[in-house]
Amino acid sequence: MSKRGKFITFEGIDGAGKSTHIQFVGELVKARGLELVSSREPGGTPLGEKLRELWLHEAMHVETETLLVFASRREHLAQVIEPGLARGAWVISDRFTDASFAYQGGGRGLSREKLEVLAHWVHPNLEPDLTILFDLPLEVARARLDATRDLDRFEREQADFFMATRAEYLRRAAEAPHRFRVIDSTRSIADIQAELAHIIGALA
Ligand SMILES: Nc1ncnc2c1ncn2[C@@H]1O[C@H](COP(=O)(O)OP(=O)(O)OP(=O)(O)O)[C@@H](O)[C@H]1O
Ligand SMILES: Cc1cn([C@H]2C[C@H](O)[C@@H](COP(=O)(O)O)O2)c(=O)[nH]c1=O
Repeated sequence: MSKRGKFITFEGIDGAGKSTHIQFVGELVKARGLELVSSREPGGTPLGEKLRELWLHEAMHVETETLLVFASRREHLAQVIEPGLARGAWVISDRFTDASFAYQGGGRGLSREKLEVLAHWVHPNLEPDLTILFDLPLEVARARLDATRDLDRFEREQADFFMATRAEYLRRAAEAPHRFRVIDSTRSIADIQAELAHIIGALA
């Protein structure tokens, strides 16, 4: 029987640099001769990708938003994450449950208790082995996003939403230092990649 794989999640406010670095980390994993599964939330399955379209573009109540992302997550766990880990793959997900605590909890003000209930329901025995939090001031993230693309309904949120989202991410990182690594994302891509190589190299 193969050794269970590792579950690595990427987090941060919009424009923090997750997508820029996910492929680099994937290459590091493959260079170790391991199977790589690279995925994202919301999404990662055919159903999840349909939910993602609604999620990014339809206005909805915060609890509807939260339940939809946990529904997408349940499917993602069943179809992608759990089978991948069981066969020994390293699974990298662009966002997971920390995003719900940061965005729906910190940003939108949904109670932590409700989020805990959903997290315990949907993945009672699973937390990431490693969570890489790309952290940077809102103004820097915003300037990077504005330079690149049309914004979705989250990316169009106001400054106070993102300040609260970032603060909740940092609070969670401080609460779980055993799995979080906080990356100062204001640095150059090369500097960040050097740090990521060190972090992934240390993951046994
Ligand atoms: N360290 C960096 N220095 C300068 N620019 C960067 C850096 N990292 C990323 N960028 C640029 O910032 C923009 C946003 O980066 P990226 O798409 O990786 O962010 P993201 O966290 O995936 O955002 P989202 O969550 O909204 O998808 C891109 O144009 C990217 O090239
Ligand atoms: C998983 C998850 C995501 N979100 C938000 C965060 C982003 O604004 C979008 C996803 O788009 P990305 O640019 O591809 O990261 O959804 C959220 O609010 N809550 C969540 O649980």
